[in-house]
Amino acid sequence: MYVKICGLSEPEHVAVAVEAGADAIGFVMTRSPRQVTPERAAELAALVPGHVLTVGVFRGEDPETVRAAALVSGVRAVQLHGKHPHEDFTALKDLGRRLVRAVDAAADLRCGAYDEDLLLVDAPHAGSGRPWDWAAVRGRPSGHWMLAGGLDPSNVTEAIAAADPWGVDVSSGVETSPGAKDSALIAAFLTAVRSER
Ligand SMILES: O=C(O)c1ccccc1N[C@@H]1O[C@H](COP(=O)(O)O)[C@@H](O)[C@H]1O
Repeated sequence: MYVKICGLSEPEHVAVAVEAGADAIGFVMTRSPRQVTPERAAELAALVPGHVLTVGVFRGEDPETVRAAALVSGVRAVQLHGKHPHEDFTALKDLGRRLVRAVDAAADLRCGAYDEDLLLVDAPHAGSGRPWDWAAVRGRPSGHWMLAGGLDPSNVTEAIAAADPWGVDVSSGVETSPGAKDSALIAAFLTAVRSER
């Protein structure tokens, strides 16, 4: 099970996520309680070993804004939320970063339909921490797809059983309040997922 821990803004939480075995770490570079500048994301990304994917998270920005932030921060993947047309993904193909298409369950759930490398199926309001009907997408997405939206250490095994994803992604569920990550919750989330295997 692939695990992404998202919305990190402090070095200590990056270190905990890496130590606990995260496969990917996300830095939110769009309006959010978790927002970091591309420069701050670069400082944090520099702490991440090469086997862990660094992901820049965006919502609704145009491809040139995403490109500029990706180049400054040095993230190795970009995750686009919002109603991006196929052309936005095509425009970012030459960036040399992995592309993550983040959608809700009403979207086209074929991974690769927009030339993306990974699909993320999330709640309608990304980053809200609200659980949704994960079972409703079971068997619908194809390819490499991550489940997100309201996951936390206490419900992630239930969510995996319900939706059968290739990976999981969490932000609010490893926080004590919006934007305040908690080391023990990050470690507990990874322990819960790894014990599920
Ligand atoms: O985390 C945010 O604030 C955010 C803002 C804008 C777009 C995406 C955002 N986060 C993504 O939401 C899910 C996690 O949601 P949850 O908080 O665990 O319910 C994850 O994909 C984040 O990358």
